[in-house]
Amino acid sequence: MLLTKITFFERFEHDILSGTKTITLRDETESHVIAGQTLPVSTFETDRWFCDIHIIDVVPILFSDLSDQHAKQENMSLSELRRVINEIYPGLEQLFQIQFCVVREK
Ligand SMILES: CC(=O)Nc1ccn([C@@H]2O[C@H](CO)[C@@H](O)[C@H]2O)c(=O)n1
Repeated sequence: MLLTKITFFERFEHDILSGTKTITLRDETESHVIAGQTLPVSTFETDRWFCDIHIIDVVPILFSDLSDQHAKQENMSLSELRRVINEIYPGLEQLFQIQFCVVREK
C-alpha cells in the first residue's frame, strides 16, 4: 500500500525547506513510496503540513554501508547520521533511502 503522506521531525523542517536535506532514511514500513509521487509533508509532533515533496527515487541501503555522501545529503556528519538513525530505528540494518525535492511550500 503506497503512503499518501509522510512526516518528519520538526527539527528537520528548516533543512528540508532550504534544500540542504534531500534524502531521508526509513525502515521498510515507511518506504512505500515510488519515484514520481508527490506527497504532503507534515511534522511528526503536531501533524502540521509544511510542504509537498516529489519523490525522485527509493533504494535499499544497509546501515553499515552509509557513507559521507549520505550524510551530506542529510546535512549532517556521518557520525551524527548514524547516531540519529540509531535513536529512531535501534539496531536496524536494512534501511531505504528516499530521495526527494520540495515542490510546494507553506
Ligand atoms: C515518525 C517520523 O517522522 N520518522 C522520521 C524518521 C526519520 N526522519 C529523518 O530521516 C533521516 C534518516 O532517518 C534523519 O534525518 C531522520 O531524522 C524523520 O525526520 N522522521
